[in-house]
Amino acid sequence: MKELVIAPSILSLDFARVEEQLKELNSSHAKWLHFDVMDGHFVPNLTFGPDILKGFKKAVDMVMDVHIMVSNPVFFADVFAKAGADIITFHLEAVEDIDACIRLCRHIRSLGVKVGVSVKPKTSPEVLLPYLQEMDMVLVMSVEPGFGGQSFMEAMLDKVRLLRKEIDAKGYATRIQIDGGINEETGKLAVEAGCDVLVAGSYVFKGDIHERVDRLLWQK
Ligand SMILES: O=C(CO)[C@@H](O)[C@H](O)COP(=O)(O)O
Repeated sequence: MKELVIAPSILSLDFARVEEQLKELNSSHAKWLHFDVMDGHFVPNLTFGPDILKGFKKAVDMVMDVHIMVSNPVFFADVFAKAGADIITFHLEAVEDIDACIRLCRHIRSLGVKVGVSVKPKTSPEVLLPYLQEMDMVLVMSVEPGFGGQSFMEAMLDKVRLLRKEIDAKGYATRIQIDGGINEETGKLAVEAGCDVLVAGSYVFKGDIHERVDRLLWQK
């Protein structure tokens, strides 16, 4: 398993205090910044465009982890790769089938960007198992995508265990990320199940950023 990474989700950032909060994030132990991109169609919410990513990239020295919750992932992947994303995660449910999923993984890698594939709570990741070497990350959603502040779905940890078993058995470098309802307690359960990237929105931003990131990082 790789070193644990904390990826604060900017969905919960206080946009009246952007500069201050970005400075705090940049000097915290969080190495990644998680961008929730929503199109108002794949999910019932609308968020950030590429210019926000470009601006934030100038303000922080962090990995730009872009999660596109969109119905047209090919279009958004190109736009966010051009804007400077380091990793782009799209939804399995947004592509036609597993062949289209693998084609998009290869396309994103061909742009020099790492790729992740995400599954919503009702989707099994089983179809991904034979293709994990095509992905740098699998994102297990532990809430229905769309909004921050929801409760963690503990049943999603079975998906994490399944993925961890396969990744370790094959010796792949694929990371497992979890997103939704992560706090000290749920983060610990997720790490024990095999996650190596924790996305956290409300938990990080509704307290002291440095302290909250450290609590997630060192709760093992
Ligand atoms: O992608 C999403 C929601 O769709 C998440 O990234 C949330 O932003 C996480 O927020 P919390 O559940 O941690 O508040």
